[in-house]
Parts: sequence; C-alpha cells; structure tokens
Amino acid sequence: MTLSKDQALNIAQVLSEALPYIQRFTGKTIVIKFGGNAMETDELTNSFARDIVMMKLVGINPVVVHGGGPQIGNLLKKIGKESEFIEGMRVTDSETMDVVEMVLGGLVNKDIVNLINNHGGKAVGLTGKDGQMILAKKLKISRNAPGMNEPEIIDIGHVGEVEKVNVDVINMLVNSDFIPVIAPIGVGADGASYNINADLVAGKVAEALKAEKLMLLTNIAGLMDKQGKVLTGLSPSGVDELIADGTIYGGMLPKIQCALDAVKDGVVSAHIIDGRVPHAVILEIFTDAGVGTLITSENL
Ligand SMILES: Nc1ncnc2c1ncn2[C@@H]1O[C@H](COP(=O)(O)OP(=O)(O)O)[C@@H](O)[C@H]1O
Ligand SMILES: CC(=O)N[C@@H](CCC(=O)OP(=O)(O)O)C(=O)O
Repeated sequence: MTLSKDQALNIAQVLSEALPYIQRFTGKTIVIKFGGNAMETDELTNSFARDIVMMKLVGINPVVVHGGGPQIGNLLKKIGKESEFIEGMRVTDSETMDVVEMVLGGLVNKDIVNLINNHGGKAVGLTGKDGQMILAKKLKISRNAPGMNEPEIIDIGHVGEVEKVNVDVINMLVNSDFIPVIAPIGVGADGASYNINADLVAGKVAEALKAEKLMLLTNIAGLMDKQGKVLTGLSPSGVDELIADGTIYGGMLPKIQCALDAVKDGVVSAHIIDGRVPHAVILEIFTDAGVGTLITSENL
C-alpha cells in the first residue's frame, strides 16, 4: 500500500502524539475490565487483544478483568433457565453458579487468554479461586420496601462481594512479564464459590494494586443523562441524584459505584468507555481524544 504524503503525516502525528503518554504510563499498572457486551464481534475482541499486547510492549502493566454476562445468559437459556437481575446483579442459585463458573472460568477466560497469546502476548487466565486471589463473602442487598419501616434484606443466592484481593499471584505474574486475565469468581472462607459482578472485581483489583487507571469497557458511550449526553467528572452527590431520579440504573450502578470507590482508594483515574469502538483502549491511553466518562479524585 502506498500512502499519500498527507496520510503518512497523519499517521506520524498520531504515533508522535503517543510519546508523552508512553513516558507517563510506562511502569504503571492499568486495570481493564472487558465487559461481556463489549465482546460482541471478532473485530472488537481482536482489537482489544492487540491493544493489551501493545500496552505491555511499551512497558505498561495491563491487568485484565473480564465479564461475560450475555454469554452466561446464552448458556442458561439453552438449559431452559431465565435469569433475574436485582440492582444489576444476577440472582444466582446453585445450578446458575455452576454455569457461571463454567462460562466465566472456562469459555470466556480461555478465549481472551488465547486471543492475547495469538497476538504475541503472554496471558495467564485465573479465577479468584487461584491462589485465593479474590476472597469474598455473601452480598446482602437491602431495599426499602413500600409501607415497611425497616429495609428488607434480599437473598440473591451465591452472589458475592470482594472482601480482600490477594495481590501476590498478580504481582508474581506481572513481574515475570505475563498478563493476568481474571474471571470474577470469588472464594469464601469455607471454599464456597461466589459470582461477583466483574466491575466490582475490577475496581477492587485496581485499588489493591494501586493502579494508575481503571478502565471499564462497556456497550455504551459512557454514563449518560436522560437526553443521551455523555456525562463526565461527576461527584458522589451528583451520582446519588442521578440514581434517585432513575437516570442511572441496572448495570451502570455497579460501574459508577466502583469507579468512585476506586478513585477514593488511590486509583488515579477511572474511565467508563465505549468498548464497541475498535481500539478503545489505546485511543484512551495514548491519544488526546478523551472518550467516555472520566472520574478522578478531584470529583470527590
Ligand atoms: N445513565 C446511564 N448511562 C448509560 N448507560 C446506562 C445508564 N443507566 C443504565 N445504563 C445501562 O447500563 C448498561 C451497561 O451495563 P451492563 O449492561 O452491565 O454492561 P457490561 O456488560 O459492559 O458490564 C448500558 O447498556 C445501559 O443499558
Ligand atoms: C453477580 C453478577 O451479576 N455477576 C455477573 C458476572 C459477569 C459480569 O459481570 O459480566 P458483564 O460485565 O459482562 O456484565 C453475571 O452473572 O452476569
């Protein structure tokens, strides 16, 4: 392919624009959450894998946490089970937990590992059970029911919240130039498996690693207002208002919560970005084009 002079200049400009970002982020850890909805096409999964390999090659330490909600839903449907979601969390009975563990720890995790390796990276897949990396306990959801004085506690089964992230395994892999790919399954003190929302795991992993960035790749342009405008730089009270008036609901609830928690606990910035855009990861990290919703400690 022969490039015109203008095309060549444009490419050179983009590459050169990356220099200060490479200088700034080299040696730093960036946690990227790859949502199940952002894995829609081979083009997207391949561009994601290339971006991760590129980050590693320029000296950044990527740590991938993945979801797989739609993929779990598909297998459940095949065996005749429907899922119910409460506040963005899948109600998980024992049979559903087995499917979650098979799909996330098996199929989705190994697909991502394979893709990264095919693009020249060295990925290793883990669930939170490996090395007891993600210690979890049962999540209790409380809800204010109409006509009740006390909030009711809803039991949503084998759904967990992160109690502690043991970073030893992650650091061991990163220090040996591997790229950890983590499925959001936690282990209880008694060895029980817990299904944990992948955003929450990514947030806690980023906090435990004191990461530079937490990037949440999803299937929407960012956090949006009711008119569809992307919102950025929100404070916790602004977020509370948007939750109260119903602007933020469902799968966006854990995302925004973990982004706020992460920056409160030392992660420099959290980004909710559109994983439907090919190469969304490197566009965000290496170019001046800010995409999606950004939250930093200045917003707290
Ligand atoms: N204010 C909001 N702005 C954008 N998306 C929102 C908002 N409130 C709820 N959502 C929903 O959250 C979804 C993203 O969460 P989710 O489906 O769990 O994605 P993922 O699989 O990437 O974690 C969006 O597709 C949208 O339907
Ligand atoms: C408790 C809970 O809801 N767990 C999620 C785990 C996967 C996930 O979070 O996947 P996405 O990021 O693709 O939505 C689930 O069962 O779907």
